[in-house]
Amino acid sequence: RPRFNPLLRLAGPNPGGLFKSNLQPVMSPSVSPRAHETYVHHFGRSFRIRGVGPLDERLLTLDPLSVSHVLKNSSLYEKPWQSRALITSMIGCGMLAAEGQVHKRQRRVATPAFSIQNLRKLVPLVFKKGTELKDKWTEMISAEHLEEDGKVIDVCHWISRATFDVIGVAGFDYQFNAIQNETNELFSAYKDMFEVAISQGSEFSTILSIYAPWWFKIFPNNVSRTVDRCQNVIRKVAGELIQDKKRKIEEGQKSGKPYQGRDLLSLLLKSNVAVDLPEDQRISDEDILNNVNTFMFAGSDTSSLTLTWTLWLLAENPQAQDRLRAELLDAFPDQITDVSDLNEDEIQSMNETLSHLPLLHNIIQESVRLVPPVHSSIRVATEDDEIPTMYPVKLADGSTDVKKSVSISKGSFIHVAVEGFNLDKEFWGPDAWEFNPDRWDDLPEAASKLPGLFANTLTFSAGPRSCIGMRFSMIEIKTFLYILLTRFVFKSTEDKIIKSNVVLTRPYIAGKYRDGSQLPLIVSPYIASKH
Ligand code: HEM
Repeated sequence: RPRFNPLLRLAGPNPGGLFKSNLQPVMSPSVSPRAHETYVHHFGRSFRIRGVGPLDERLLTLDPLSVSHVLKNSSLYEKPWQSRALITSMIGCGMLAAEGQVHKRQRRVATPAFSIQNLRKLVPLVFKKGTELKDKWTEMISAEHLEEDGKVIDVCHWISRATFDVIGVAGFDYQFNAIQNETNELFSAYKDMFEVAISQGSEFSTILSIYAPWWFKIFPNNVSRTVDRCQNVIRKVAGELIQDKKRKIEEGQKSGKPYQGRDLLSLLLKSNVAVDLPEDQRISDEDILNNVNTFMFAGSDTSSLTLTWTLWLLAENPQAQDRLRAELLDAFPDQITDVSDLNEDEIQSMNETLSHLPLLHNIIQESVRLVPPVHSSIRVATEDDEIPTMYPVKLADGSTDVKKSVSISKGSFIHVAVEGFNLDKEFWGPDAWEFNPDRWDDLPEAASKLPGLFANTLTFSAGPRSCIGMRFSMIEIKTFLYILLTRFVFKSTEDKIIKSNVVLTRPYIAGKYRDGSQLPLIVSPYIASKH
């Protein structure tokens, strides 16, 4: 009943026509920082935007109290069924798409796998993959004798291959070998399917696949055929892996020699058969497979883009790059030869040191604040509610609401502006849009009170649906930065890099959007005597 939608009372930008929308300016990272700033200036921190179609009035809130309320009350504010249906149609109903009891059960079974103790055991695997990437780049540079000038490398492409490898071994003890070549059957299946997920097919077919998925069963198109083919491969290969692991765990239980698998899949399976877990809290093999797919989907591109954007920020800010390299070299003066020579204890101690390096941490905090891979998220109210506000709420008639809340009716969407929060000058200071890792040594009080799982940013979201893989990605990012920055120097090319939100915030070369996401940097070996 749109006439009674309380959001219509709120001030907000004019969409410019009955079938027009306000989504583009708030979702496109090339304009969204300015759009958020302008809207807050005119309409306050809680305002109405038009989504898809004239009946879809949404709340966009940049009020910390309201966002905290929405993200913490995850049963009152769920993910909309439309986005869950789209995710489920690709990777099944794992943790990213599930709601209610199903989600609670899955999250409970998966949580032990992401404990600090368990993640530490994955460190050597991450080191191995980082070293393999470093060797590959060294080989590529020396094959063309480009040690002096440096070689232009699309770091986005290569880091994506490496993070796929990491999640393969760390996620389910499987070697994609993607750094070496891209021919593995399972790797291709995941890659092709995720490419379909981010390919911008026609809006009409996306809407059809959400509202009438049966249509593509009767009239398959290229996308639905690719998804079917990939799902068959994944079900066969990953399904066999799951059965194999289950057998090993059962044999271990019988023989009294517990299976020592340290990958996330083994830990998930072990946690699922733990004696203290009630029978009705266990999850099915299908759910296990869906969550392996979910870790692949949620854990590879996000980490790879964070690493890619961090290298770009360091290339654009050579002083920060030099300072970080100096910190890393200082921390390990003896161990700079080759991490593949180290034993597991030495690698663990290195990881411990890495996790406490102040500038490394500041740079990562600054990078994920400035370019969050998940640009924004969405929730739907499952009940009528009053969302508490900290800031005055401006109404469409120009007045200010006297009550300190926004009324929302069941079924309305709330747009969670992840990047909007991270770049808000009122909280972070006038240089909020700039790269300044030193800000973290003296954070404005307003920023230090913002909600967020990591560093008062919404990059990993907040509340019960926040990112379960945050610590995993920190290990991966810090390890890779150590290995790559102590071996290479990164410089920008002449190309202008732009950000585009294609499911995640990805880099493109201005004017070459059709060539796909890429980020070329000039990479040359680091030679201590030259620097
Ligand atoms: C820099 C890297 C990463 C970023 C920025 C990131 C960000 C996020 C965000 C924003 C969400 C919430 C999504 C929403 O509300 O719609 C999320 C959820 C999730 N992430 Fe991550 N993520 C990262 C790495 C990882 C990794 C490495 C894994 C797994 C190995 C992972 C697994 C998940 C899962 C399973 C969820 C769903 C949690 C739930 O709903 O209970 N993520 N992530």
